[in-house]
Amino acid sequence: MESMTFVLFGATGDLAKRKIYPALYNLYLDKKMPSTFSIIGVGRRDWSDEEFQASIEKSVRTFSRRSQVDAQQMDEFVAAFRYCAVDVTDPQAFFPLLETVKQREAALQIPENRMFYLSVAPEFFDVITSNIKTSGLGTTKGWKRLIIEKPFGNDLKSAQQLNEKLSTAFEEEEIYRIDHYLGKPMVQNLEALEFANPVFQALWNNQYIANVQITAGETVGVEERAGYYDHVGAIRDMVQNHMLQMLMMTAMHLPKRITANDIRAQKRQVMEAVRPLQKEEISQQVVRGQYGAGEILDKHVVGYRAEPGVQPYSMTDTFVAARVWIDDPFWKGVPFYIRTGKRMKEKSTRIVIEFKNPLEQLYQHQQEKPAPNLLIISVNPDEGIALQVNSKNPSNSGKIEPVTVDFSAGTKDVPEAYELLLFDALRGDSTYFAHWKEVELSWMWVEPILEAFRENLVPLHTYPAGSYGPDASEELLLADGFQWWLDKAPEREPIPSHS
Ligand SMILES: NC(=O)C1=CN([C@@H]2O[C@H](COP(=O)(O)OP(=O)(O)OC[C@H]3O[C@@H](n4cnc5c(N)ncnc54)[C@H](OP(=O)(O)O)[C@@H]3O)[C@@H](O)[C@H]2O)C=CC1
Ligand SMILES: O=C1O[C@H](COP(=O)(O)O)[C@@H](O)[C@H](O)[C@H]1O
Repeated sequence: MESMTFVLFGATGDLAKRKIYPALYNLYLDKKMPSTFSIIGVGRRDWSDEEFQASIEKSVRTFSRRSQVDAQQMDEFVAAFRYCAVDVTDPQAFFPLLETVKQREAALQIPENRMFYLSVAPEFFDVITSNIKTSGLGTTKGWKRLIIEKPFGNDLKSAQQLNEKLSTAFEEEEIYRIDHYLGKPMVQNLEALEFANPVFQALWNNQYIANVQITAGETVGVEERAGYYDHVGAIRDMVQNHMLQMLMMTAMHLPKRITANDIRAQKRQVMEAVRPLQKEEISQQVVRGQYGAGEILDKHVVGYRAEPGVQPYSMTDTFVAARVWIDDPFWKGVPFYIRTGKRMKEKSTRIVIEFKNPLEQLYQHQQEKPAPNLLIISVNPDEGIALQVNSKNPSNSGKIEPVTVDFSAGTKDVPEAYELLLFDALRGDSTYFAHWKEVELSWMWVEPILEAFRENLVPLHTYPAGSYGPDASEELLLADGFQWWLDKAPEREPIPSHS
């Protein structure tokens, strides 16, 4: 891996502390950083290099997945960091920053390979890239790359405008748009599951699959982020990016070659085939919810509107479920259901593939029909793959019952999303970053939903905190003869049969 300079805008912020420094440290320990590197942190506050280095050590000790910290390795790691106080809205302030970068490049005798990471509020994305360009910071004899955090725009138009601005300073191949769900090991593993296993490869289509269910449930509420969340809701915060990225990763088909460009082209094809929604029919395809008061892990929690910083009559969605159709030859007729919400019963991100069940008729003499085969991909917090199959139970008069063959990895010490993503960006692999076309197509699909929510064409259901969302989310699947699998709900309606 080539030596480089990493310029981190937002170096004193929350994301840097909780995710970026621990990820860089773990890469360093695993010898996945270049042999020589320089990291320049940028923030507004007036810190010395020593104060900055002390804050990095503290954040690694607090947030790293590795609890043991070797003092000597830590000293060597933090020695690579320097701090530069810059108000990013001031173009003049970029010249001293350029000087610092150059001095370090000269002192370490490293080439002008520069990675810029924008870990700042989105209102600064534009001005920073423009100042990188005009100051000469982005004029290098080596490579330059830009890592950019979410959110990428607030709607289609603002995303397009942002992209246009970025592309005046960086080429598309130089831009790495972070979607941390693409850094989750099991989401990355979808590619191997589908492409490296002929068994699944053969089944991955509408001949064998009845429906696909993608859930990202959280037990946390809005926490201290009302200022941001009350303007975006689950539809922008989770659906436009993470949920649609998981859908693309699940539905994509084997490319001719396994390269970043080919994989991203496959994902784009999926998104291009997603059936656009008409505003008038959105209430039939999309469920909107907001949490009320309830119990989470035996603790009473307040409803969304009573959370600090939330508008008293807020109509913000904290839950969204949707039925998505992909009109291509592989998936025609297979509903993909997506569902995400805050203050749900459990923290669980999973993808469940329900296979068709043509043998149902054979077992008509049994009171209960055999359950469908399910492929369960657990993304978070546990990671693993499980297959639900039917088997005779000798202790129950040979009755056919579902059993689960479990290949779960549990919660073993696996690299975090930010480690995997930063490592990829450092070596110039953009496979697991969102391409502009994916982002644009996602916004295009979401746009009529935003309008329908704004115009109140979709009812806002209140659901109790600690539940699986509003009943309307269950009804969305029941209408097609399906149910959400694996919910720990106490009672369920009998499963209607479907062919
Ligand atoms: N925190 C998280 O868990 C997540 C964050 N993100 C995204 O990451 C980005 C950063 O978020 P987060 O770390 O939480 O934000 P914070 O508010 O914690 O940090 C903001 C950073 O920006 C710096 N900053 C603000 N204004 C200026 C300015 N005019 N000039 C220079 N620096 C400035 C601050 O420096 P100083 O304090 O010194 O003024 C600080 O380092 C956002 O885009 C967010 O959406 C994405 C996913 C999760
Ligand atoms: O991007 C976001 O993701 C988190 C959920 O991430 P996870 O890795 O814990 O599943 C979500 O809480 C947050 O609102 C959103 O901005």
